[in-house]
Amino acid sequence: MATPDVRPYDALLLVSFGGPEGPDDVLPFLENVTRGRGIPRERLEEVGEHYHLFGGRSPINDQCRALLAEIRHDLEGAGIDLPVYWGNRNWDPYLAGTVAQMAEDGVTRAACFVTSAYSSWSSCRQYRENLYDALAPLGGDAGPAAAPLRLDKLRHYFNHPGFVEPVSDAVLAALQQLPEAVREAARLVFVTHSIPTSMSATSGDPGREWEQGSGYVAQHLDIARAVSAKVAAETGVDHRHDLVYCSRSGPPQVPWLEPDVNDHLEQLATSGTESVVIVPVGFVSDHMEVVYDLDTEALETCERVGLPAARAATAGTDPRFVAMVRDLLLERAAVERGEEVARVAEGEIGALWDVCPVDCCANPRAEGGQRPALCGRDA
Ligand SMILES: CC1=C(CCC(=O)O)c2cc3nc(cc4[nH]c(cc5[nH]c(cc1n2)c(C)c5CCC(=O)O)c(CCC(=O)O)c4C)C(CCC(=O)O)=C3C
Ligand SMILES: [Fe+2]
Repeated sequence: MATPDVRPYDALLLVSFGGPEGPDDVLPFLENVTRGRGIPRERLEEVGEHYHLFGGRSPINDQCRALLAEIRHDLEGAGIDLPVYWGNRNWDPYLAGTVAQMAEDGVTRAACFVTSAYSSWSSCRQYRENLYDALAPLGGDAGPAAAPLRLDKLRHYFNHPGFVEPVSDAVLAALQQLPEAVREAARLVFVTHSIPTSMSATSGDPGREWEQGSGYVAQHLDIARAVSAKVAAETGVDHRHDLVYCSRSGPPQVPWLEPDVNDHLEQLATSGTESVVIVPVGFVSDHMEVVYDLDTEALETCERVGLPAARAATAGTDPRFVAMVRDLLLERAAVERGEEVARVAEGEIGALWDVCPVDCCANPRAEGGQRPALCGRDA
């Protein structure tokens, strides 16, 4: 078999959120995340406690290290000799340091894989701003265009089979964990990170008519239906499903996406639902939101209201998810060489853009215009 062609890329960059690695890191990490956001002090202290319950260490960095190792292994197995770098928004290794190192190593063009699958300012455009901030200093006064390397963000993958299939299999496995007597009646409760409704309204391509007026919500609804259909095809049972939200933050007077997962679980118990599978479809691995907000808090809620529950695994380092990174890299490389490519996608929305449209995922709180960002038509 011929070696896959990765030209014009000479590196891959894993872009993630970052998290504290020990108790002393928790406060500075939270300050990094929330600088200038008007998050109430009490909320920060509360979230700090979640981290301290786990020894002050977020699971996210180790999950990135594991994913990095698997990506390298997978590329090597496919005969692709490509350096793989890692940089975060909020914690060491910071993107700025990593991108400077890449330039020093002679990288000229890198494909960026972000550990966030959906559109919104928090989950897409803010990462593009972070890439700009990391690259801009290397171009001096002339800005990022004069930098010795170029960064391209790989397309959204919430609907790529490499993500949808592991999630569907995880739901099937979680169903098996429920007592047999209540299994058939199980409701699939898909959960993602809540965001302010103002941010939801600007998510995705503003030129497109998104279900419920939100790219973020529409993309989650699409994959929730695709996963539910796969589960039904496998089990012969058409489980009902919902999309709900966790990890609400911000001041109480600012509206965020609802319902909250805990309120929803209580409501389900009250209205006679016999069991649930909690599906953290908004997260690619077991982040703090999953191990605290779902495994600790939401499962406690289920316990309290007597609702049998199982939590479906996240994609993590599932070989199909790891292979998806390679697939997205090769697909984009072919696009950049001007070749025709097949762009796989499940659900109804279809494969999304390579380069974000103008005003995509605008920050609703930006004063005096959007911050500069890479990887968009307006870049
Ligand atoms: C959409 C979205 C994702 C998914 C996309 C993606 O993955 O990027 C995500 C991921 C994550 N969020 C994380 C942690 C935090 N997020 C916070 C705050 C916020 N998140 C928001 C949104 C999102 N966040 C928003 C709108 C805020 C309010 C601040 C603001 O308006 O901009 C805060 C501050 C405390 C608080 O306010 O709760 C923390 C500590 C971690 C690390 C977890 C770990 O350690 O394992 C991860 C992966
Ligand atoms: Fe967050």
